[in-house]
Amino acid sequence: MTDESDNSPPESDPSTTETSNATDGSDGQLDVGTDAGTASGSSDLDDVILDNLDTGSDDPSDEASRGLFDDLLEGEPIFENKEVLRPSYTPHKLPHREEQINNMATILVTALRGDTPSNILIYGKTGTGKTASAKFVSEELETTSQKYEVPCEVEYINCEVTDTQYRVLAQLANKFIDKNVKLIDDRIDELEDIQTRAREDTTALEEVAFDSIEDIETEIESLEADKAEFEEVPMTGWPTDRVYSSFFDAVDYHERVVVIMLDEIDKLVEKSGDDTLYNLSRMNSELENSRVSIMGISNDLKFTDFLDPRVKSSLGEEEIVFPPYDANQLRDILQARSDVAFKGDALTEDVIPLCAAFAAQEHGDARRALDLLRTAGELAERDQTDNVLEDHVRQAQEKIELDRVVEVVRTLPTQSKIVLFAIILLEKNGVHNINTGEVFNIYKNLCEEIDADILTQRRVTDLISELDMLGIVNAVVVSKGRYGRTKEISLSVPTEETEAVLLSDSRLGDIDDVQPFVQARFDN
Ligand SMILES: Nc1ncnc2c1ncn2[C@@H]1O[C@H](COP(=O)(O)OP(=O)(O)OP(=O)(O)O)[C@@H](O)[C@H]1O
Repeated sequence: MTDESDNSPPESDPSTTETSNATDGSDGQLDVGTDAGTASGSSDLDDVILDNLDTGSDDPSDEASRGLFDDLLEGEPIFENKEVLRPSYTPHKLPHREEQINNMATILVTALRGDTPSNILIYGKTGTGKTASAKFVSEELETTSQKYEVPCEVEYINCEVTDTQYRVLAQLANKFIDKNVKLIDDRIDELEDIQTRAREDTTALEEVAFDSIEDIETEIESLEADKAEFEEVPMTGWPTDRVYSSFFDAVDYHERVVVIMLDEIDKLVEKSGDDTLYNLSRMNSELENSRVSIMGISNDLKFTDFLDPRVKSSLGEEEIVFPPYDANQLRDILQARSDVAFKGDALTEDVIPLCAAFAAQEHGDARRALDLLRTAGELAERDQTDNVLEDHVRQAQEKIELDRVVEVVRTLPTQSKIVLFAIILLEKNGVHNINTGEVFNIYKNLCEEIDADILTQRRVTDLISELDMLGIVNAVVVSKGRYGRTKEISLSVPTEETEAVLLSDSRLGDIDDVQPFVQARFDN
């Protein structure tokens, strides 16, 4: 999860301010206290406004609102171009990914020779540059294909958003329909132009393989008919077969090699099985004009266990692994971005190494490293200092961590929230080494209070393990000798903030007095 809040002051744009004020000038407010405005006509309006701003206004509310932003605008901003630190920015250079990029290019170059490239499966942990590298290679591929006039297209689909077979096929169908319609329109324009010229001078027909103006007319009619056949696929409602055949016809309309990039492919399989991949991977045997190749991207290789063996072997014809970055590599990545993102000497010496070290500890995640650097810059900006300091990085690390916790807790299912709330209540009442029985007792009472289903103790134990895996609690199994084994549970996240997030859930928020529930642990 990323903090997307943008706290930087807006770039001041005097021209806009002045123009908008200038138009308002006639309402009298801006002219107060200056004669110049009325005396010297419109050419002097700029002066009038500036004078006026300098003199200030008598209206106290005006003062207050101006102060709010003036304070923030004061001092030199730290950032030169903050956008380059955002996840949406695609860098032109990807240090330490040369090998993976070359591997992809070696496989995809086949497309530029008009043949079908092998399917590629790319995997690696989050933030290891998979999407950025794949997009970079795709752009290069398309540019080169235009240069050599070999029709080759890449379509990108984010399967976290587009997660059903229907949606994937519909999105692809519509993209290719749009492209075909554009191609047809261009061709018709071209033919009509030749037609017009040929009416005056028949030698214009030599430019095309048509013998007469009538032949051109027939071709235009046929193209118009093709165009009319392309019907946009609605986002719901058609049988999947129909959507598939729309996509099939659209993609096969003319000769081309198509690379379909399925980012977060594991989400698609998880949500709707492997039908889409099965259909896509068997298309080539039926396509007449075009060829399709799949590039799947995932940070979880386990999803291939759920694939039909045929799909699995077809999809994984080529596999490219993106290993996590180490601290030195992250430093290089951050350095390259910060040169563009920050003003000259805004970063103190330790900032980049510290961001890199924190992110390397995490799991070599470049996204996290960039988030840290951006957030540290924003915090420094908020402090109105000229430099980003080591301390800003530490604060940024805490802020990001807290944001992550809040997001994870906020999106937990209600049952897990109740279990977590029970653990928090115990901790807040000074219980250490909490065991599952104690959690279960309070959980049961809480469920009764808010009228929720009560799960078995076994299920509650599973939910505790899930919270453990999410890093929200720490559950260690301890042996109690002849009394067997039990789990000792403690909270791994800040109590107050987590409790606040839980209570913002309307169901849990209804509980007024929690004390009686804590007493219930003694009923164990
Ligand atoms: N080698 C690199 N050089 C510069 N920036 C990089 C590099 N690797 C990753 N990044 C940046 O890190 C961020 C995350 O990268 P990207 O989205 O490609 O990761 P990913 O492996 O696809 O992660 P996920 O699996 O979570 O989608 C992006 O902002 C990207 O620009």
